[in-house]
Amino acid sequence: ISEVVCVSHRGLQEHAVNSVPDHHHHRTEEPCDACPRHGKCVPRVQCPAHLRHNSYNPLCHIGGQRGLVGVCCFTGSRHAAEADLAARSANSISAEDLKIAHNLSRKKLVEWLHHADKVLEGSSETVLNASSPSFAHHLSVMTYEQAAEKLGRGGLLNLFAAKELKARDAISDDELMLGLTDHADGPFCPPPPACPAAPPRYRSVGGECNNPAAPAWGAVHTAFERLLPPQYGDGIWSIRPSSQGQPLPSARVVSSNLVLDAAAPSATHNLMFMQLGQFIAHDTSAGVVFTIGNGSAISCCVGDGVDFQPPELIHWACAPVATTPDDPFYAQFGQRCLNLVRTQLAPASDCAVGYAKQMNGATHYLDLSHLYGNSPEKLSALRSGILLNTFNDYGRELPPLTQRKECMSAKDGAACFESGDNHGNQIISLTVLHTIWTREHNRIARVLARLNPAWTEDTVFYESRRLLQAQFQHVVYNEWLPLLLGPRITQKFGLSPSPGYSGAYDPHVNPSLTAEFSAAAMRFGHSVVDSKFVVPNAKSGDLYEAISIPEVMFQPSRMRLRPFLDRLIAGLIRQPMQTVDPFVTESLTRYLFHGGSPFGLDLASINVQRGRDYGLRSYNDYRRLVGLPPYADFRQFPPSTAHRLFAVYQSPEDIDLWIGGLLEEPVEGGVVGATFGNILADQFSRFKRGDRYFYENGPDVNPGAFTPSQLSEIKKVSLSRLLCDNRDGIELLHVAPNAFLRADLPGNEPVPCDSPLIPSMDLNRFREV
Ligand code: HEM
Ligand SMILES: [Ca+2]
Repeated sequence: ISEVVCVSHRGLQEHAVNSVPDHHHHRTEEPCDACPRHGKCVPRVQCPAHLRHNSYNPLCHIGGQRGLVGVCCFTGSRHAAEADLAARSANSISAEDLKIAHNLSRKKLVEWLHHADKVLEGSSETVLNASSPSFAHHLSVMTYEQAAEKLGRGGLLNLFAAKELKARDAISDDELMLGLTDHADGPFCPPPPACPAAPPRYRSVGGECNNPAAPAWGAVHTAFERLLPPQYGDGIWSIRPSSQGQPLPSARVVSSNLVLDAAAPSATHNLMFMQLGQFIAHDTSAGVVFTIGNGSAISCCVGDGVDFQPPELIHWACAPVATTPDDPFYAQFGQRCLNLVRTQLAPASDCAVGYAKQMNGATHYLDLSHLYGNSPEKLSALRSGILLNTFNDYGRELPPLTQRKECMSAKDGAACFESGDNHGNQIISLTVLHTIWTREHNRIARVLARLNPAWTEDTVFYESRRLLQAQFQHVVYNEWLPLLLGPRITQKFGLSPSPGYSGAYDPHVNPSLTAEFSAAAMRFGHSVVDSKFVVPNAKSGDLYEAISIPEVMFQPSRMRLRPFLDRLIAGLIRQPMQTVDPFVTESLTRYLFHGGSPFGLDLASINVQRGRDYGLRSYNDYRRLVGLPPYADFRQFPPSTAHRLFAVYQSPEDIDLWIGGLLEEPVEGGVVGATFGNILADQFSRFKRGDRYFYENGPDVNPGAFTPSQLSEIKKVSLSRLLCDNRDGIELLHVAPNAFLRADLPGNEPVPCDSPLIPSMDLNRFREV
C-alpha cells in the first residue's frame, strides 16, 4: 500500500485514501514528497479527520523538508468540527421535528431560569460568601459584560434543541459528535457582526471582522473550538463516564494522588517565562462561568464546603468536586465539597444545533485585549485621549485603581488595579506585566504624537495600540515560543518570524482557541509556578524578601512601594521557574486564594474538573491524534507513577489530558511534552495564520501592514527592551538580554539598558511622511 499512495493513478488513490485504516501503516511507510489529490501536508494534529474510520492519510514531508513528517490532509487544516463540511449528511430534519425542538427548548430555558430563581430564594448559602476562597476563583472566571448573558442563554437554547432532536432520533450520535448538524437551524442565532465594507486599518476591539468570509471567527463571546469531538456522557453536555461506564474518579482524588509538591527548578528558564505565559493566557482565553441572579457567584456546596447542596437547591450549572474522608489535606477541615461552576455555553455563529461549546470571554487573537478591553465600552473607560489611564502614584505610572470589590485587603494604602479583562490582580507578577505594557503604550503614544503633530488623538491612540500588539506578537513568536516548544516543533509548525513579510496568512484557518489548549495544554503553566517569589534588592542583589505567593493573589498593594516593581522584575528574571511535571506547588493545590482561611482551593482538581466540564477526551485519544502510541497498560509508565495511576484510574483510557500531558518528558529544547507541544503549536499556528492583522503580514492581506523598514525595527524588540524602557529605574539598572532565561546562565548576565545586547527600535520610522 505504501508505494501506492504517493503515485498519481486516480483509481488507486481513491482506494488508498478511502479505505485503508491509517494506523496499520505508519511505521513502515515512506513519506510522499508531494501529496496526491491536492492534499496538503500538515502536522498530524492539524488534520484531525485522519482519525476517522476509513480515512487514510499518507505521510509526507512538510514544506518538502526531510525530517519534518506530516500527513497529507484532504479536508483542509480545520478544526475537527468543521473538517467534514463536504461530507455532511444530506438527511434533513423535518420541519415538524424542528418546530417541536424549538418550542421545547424555549420552555426548557424558562424552566431552568425559574429553577435558578428558586435556588437563589431557597437559601442564603446558594451564593458564595465574598470572603471565601471560592469567591476569588469566581472573580477569576466571571465577566462583567452584559452581552455574555444573552448569548449564554442562546447557547442553552441550542443545547436543549439538540437534546430534543436527539431524543426524537432526528439526529444521530455520529452527526452530533462530528458536529454535522448545521442543517438543523437552532432556535437562537447570534446577530452577525456588522463589518465595514473594506477591512479597516485597525483590528476591531472585540475581534470581529478579521475575516470577512467568517466575521465572527475569533471574536469575544464566541465558542472554543476543538481538536477532537468532545466526549460528553450524553453526547451533548453531561460529564463523561469512565471507559467502563462508571463515574470517573473525583478530580480531587486524581489531584491528591498524582499531583504532588516537590521543588524541581528549571536549569534554564526563569519565572518571567512563567509570567508571560499567564499574560498570554489572559489575552486569549477566559472561560466565563454561569452566574445566578444579578451576576452573583453560585455556591454548589453548603457550610463553605462541608457538604453538597441538597438536590433541590443545587444549581444546574454546578459540577462540584467531592473529597474523600481520608483526604490528605481537606479532611482536617471537614471539607467534603469543592465548589465548581461550569463554563457558559456559546451559540454557534451559524446557529447550528449540536454538542455544547464553551464561551470565551476574551478575543481569541493575540491582541492585548486584556490591556485594551474586549469591548469598545471597556476601551473607552480605560482610555484618555492618546493614553491609557493610569494612577499617578507620586510620579510613578500604575494602572488605574479600580472601584470594584476585587482585592482581598481593604487596609490603608491597599490598592487594586483596573485592566482590560478585570483579572489583572490575580497575582502581583501579572500586575507588574500589566503595568509595563500600560507604560509602554503611553511611552509610544507620547513619541508618536510628537513625531506626527497632525495626527488626531484617535490616530495616535490606535497607531500606538497597533504597534504594541506587533511588539507583543514579536516577543511571543521570537523569544517565548521557541523556549516553550523547542526548535523542531517550532520549525514544523512554521512559528518562527521570517525575514521581511510572512506569507502565512490563510483565510481558511479559524483562529479560535481549542478547548484542549485552554482547558489543558496551556495550563502546563500551573506546574511551573514556584511557591514563593524571592525578591532581591535589585541593586545589591541581597535578599529583600521572600513572598509566599498566596499573599499576593488579589493583593497587589506592594505595587505602591517605590522600589518594588524594579525588585520583583529583577527577581522574576533571576529566579528559576519550576519544570513542567506533575509537581505543582501547594500554594496552588492547597492554599490558592486562601486569604484569611487556613485552607484554600486546589487548582489541580479545578483543572481536571474543568477538562471534564469542557468534554475533553482522555489523554490517550490526544496521543493518537498527535501520532504517539496510546498507553495500553499503566505499567508502561515509570513504576511510582504506574502505582499512583493504578490507585486512581480504572484504565489508561481514562487519564485526564492535563494529567497525562504533565507526565510526559519534555521535547528536546523545549519544556513541554509532545502531546502538549503539538496542541500548543497548533494554537500558535492558528493565531498566526488565521489573523489578518498578524504583525508580519504584508499589505496584500493586512490593511494595517507595517512598511518593511518599520517591521525590521519592530523585530529588534525584546521583552528586556520593554522592561528597560518602562522600569522605574530606581534599583533595576541591569537586565538580562534574554528576559526569559535565568540571569546566571553564561551569556545572559544582566547588562545596562543601553547595551547593544538589548536593541531598541527607532521610532522615527513611524513618522508619517
Ligand atoms: C501565577 C499563578 C497562577 C494562578 C493563581 C492561576 C490561577 C488560575 C485560575 C484560578 C484559573 C481558572 C481555573 C478554572 O476555573 O478553570 C486559571 C486558568 C487558566 N490558567 Fe492559570 N494561574 C496562574 C498561572 C498560570 C500560568 C503561568 C499559565 C500559563 C502559562 C496559566 C494558564 C491558564 C489558562 C490557559 C487558564 C484557562 C483560562 C480560561 O480559559 O479560563 N495560568 N488559572
Ligand atoms: Ca485577545
